[in-house]
Amino acid sequence: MKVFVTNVIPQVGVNLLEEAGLELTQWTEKRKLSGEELVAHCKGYDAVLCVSNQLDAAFFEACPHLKVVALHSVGYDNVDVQAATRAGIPVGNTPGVLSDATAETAFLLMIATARKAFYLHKKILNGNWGFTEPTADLGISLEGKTLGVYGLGKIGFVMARKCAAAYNMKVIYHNRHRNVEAEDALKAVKVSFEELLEQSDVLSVHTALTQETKGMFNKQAFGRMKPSAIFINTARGGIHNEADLTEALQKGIIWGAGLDVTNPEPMDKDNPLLQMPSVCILPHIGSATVETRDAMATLAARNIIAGLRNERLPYIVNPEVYTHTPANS
Ligand SMILES: NC(=O)c1ccc[n+]([C@@H]2O[C@H](COP(=O)([O-])OP(=O)(O)OC[C@H]3O[C@@H](n4cnc5c(N)ncnc54)[C@H](O)[C@@H]3O)[C@@H](O)[C@H]2O)c1
Ligand SMILES: O=C(O)[C@H](O)CO
Repeated sequence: MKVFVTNVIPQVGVNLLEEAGLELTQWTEKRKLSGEELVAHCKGYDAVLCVSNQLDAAFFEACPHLKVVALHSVGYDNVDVQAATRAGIPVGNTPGVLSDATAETAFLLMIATARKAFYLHKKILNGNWGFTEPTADLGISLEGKTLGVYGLGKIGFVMARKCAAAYNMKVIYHNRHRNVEAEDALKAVKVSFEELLEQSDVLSVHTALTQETKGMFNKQAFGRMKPSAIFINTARGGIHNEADLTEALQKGIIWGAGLDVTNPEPMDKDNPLLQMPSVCILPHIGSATVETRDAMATLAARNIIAGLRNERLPYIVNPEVYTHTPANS
């Protein structure tokens, strides 16, 4: 059986696939395959392991022969899940193993933003150490402040735990469902979306990007936040409106922002957000630690191996595929 891998993945994943007797081709060029190229490459393969390729209905219609698609990510907003199910293809992802690393990224963006760290680093690089006076380059203290989590799932929980432990922060959250574990362990309080906006000193986004969450953080939402608030997004850039965020920061409607995700990615190097003192931006590296990427490659390989053995994927995005009768069958 043959597996096409759209990027270079950690060796541990390669080893697992090869030990299972699978023949592997990795795409090693430092550019993303176009949709058409991906379809062309998948011909003659039984499975594909993808990083962040757009897998739309056209892809699944063109590749009904695939026995499994494994994502090297937990997020699957890049996948037309219904089209995969219609084609009878199970899709797997990598939940849980990246929660610590991604929450760590949100935490680092929160502190870096609160203390204007990226901007000050840039100033030093530009030969502008500055004159140290008591009113220069002031940040915001985090001790005892209120963290608002939008989407208190696996990553949101770890972020809340870190903030409560490190800074004694009060945790409020807005979620589709109550998170009883967070309420018990962290005394987290579930609030409405409006209350989350109005009460958070730091508002950290941890939902999936869906039709419901797309553009949730827009002019109206930023307008309800505190002028001293910090907005953190390590989930997906599509959840905030970038023009509205830029305007909110320029007009002092909110104080700062830390982003690991932007819209589009990559962000244009001339984007005004990159020049703002209380903005810190990273190039979507939320899960990028050696340990985490190894664990993600392991889960993705396990999904591929299970799929090619006609077993249920251990980490499945579309479990309904097992009860659905594909068209033309
Ligand atoms: N920056 C990165 O590199 C990186 C890494 C990992 C994950 N992510 C993103 O983080 C997201 C969250 O990952 P997770 O593992 O914590 O997922 P999760 O499913 O455990 O948590 C998401 C939470 O959001 C809630 N939610 C969903 N829709 C909602 C809505 N409309 N309103 C309120 N709450 C809603 C869910 O109920 C759930 O509790 C992923 O979908 C992915 O997009 C980014
Ligand atoms: O969803 C994820 O796992 C990360 O954003 C990587 O794409």
